[in-house]
Amino acid sequence: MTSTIVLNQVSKSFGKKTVLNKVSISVHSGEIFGLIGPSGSGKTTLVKMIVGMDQPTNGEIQVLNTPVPNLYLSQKIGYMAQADALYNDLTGRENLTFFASLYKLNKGVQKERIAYAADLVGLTHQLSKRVQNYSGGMKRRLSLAIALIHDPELLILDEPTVGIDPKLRKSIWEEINRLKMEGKTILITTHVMDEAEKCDKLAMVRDGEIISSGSPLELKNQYQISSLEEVFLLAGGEKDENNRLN
Ligand SMILES: Nc1ncnc2c1ncn2[C@@H]1O[C@H](COP(=O)(O)OP(=O)(O)OP(=O)(O)O)[C@@H](O)[C@H]1O
Repeated sequence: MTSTIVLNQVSKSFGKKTVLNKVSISVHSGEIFGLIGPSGSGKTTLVKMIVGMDQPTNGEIQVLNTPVPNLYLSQKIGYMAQADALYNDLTGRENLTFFASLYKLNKGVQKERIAYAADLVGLTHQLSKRVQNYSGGMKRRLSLAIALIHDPELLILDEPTVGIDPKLRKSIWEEINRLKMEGKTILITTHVMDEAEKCDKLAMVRDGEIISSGSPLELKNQYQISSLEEVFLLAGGEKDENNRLN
């Protein structure tokens, strides 16, 4: 099995504060890999380093067998950040066209991809509106459409379905599964446990360390509990003097 993302002993400090400590992960091609863990545990920091927006203090990251950062990789990665990076004065269509042109898609392909991505996120009939008039959920949906615009091999989604209603969330997950069937790799951070349940593999992040990883079933078995919600609560719980979860 080939690995799309490999992190080897990655640490990150901001000043004196260590935010990630010797994190090693392999995400296989065609896998939906979920990062779960309490707020502030380091998930976004990890994701930003994988995308190449930030650099580790120590350790190495490879994406598609290429050391990060690398300009070539930006063509291969679709990234949906937690904070929307959109042009508010432009319409939805203009935003999509702008990002499509960054990837140098030709006009015909651009049109097809914009239609596909807008349809997927349910924005087809809202594309002529300026983004400043979009709701929070619509902005999230547009950000997801932008992440998908260049048909990336690796999709990295930082809490993608916050503010998105259940019907659309369902269709987005159907699409995530379809992309997986095409062999694409998806890395997702989530606080939503029924989404974590849909991942092939999970890594639980706590205080900048991966404290457990495995399939949802493996995690539940490991903690001998029946729901991922409880696994998540344990991850936020206290550790004893041997660094074990209570
Ligand atoms: N640029 C920065 N400078 C200083 N500290 C930072 C910086 N970016 C993140 N941090 C700190 O790193 C820690 C981890 O933050 P991060 O955003 O990665 O957590 P998270 O698990 O993604 O949280 P959430 O689930 O709330 O998004 C936090 O304590 C945060 O304050």
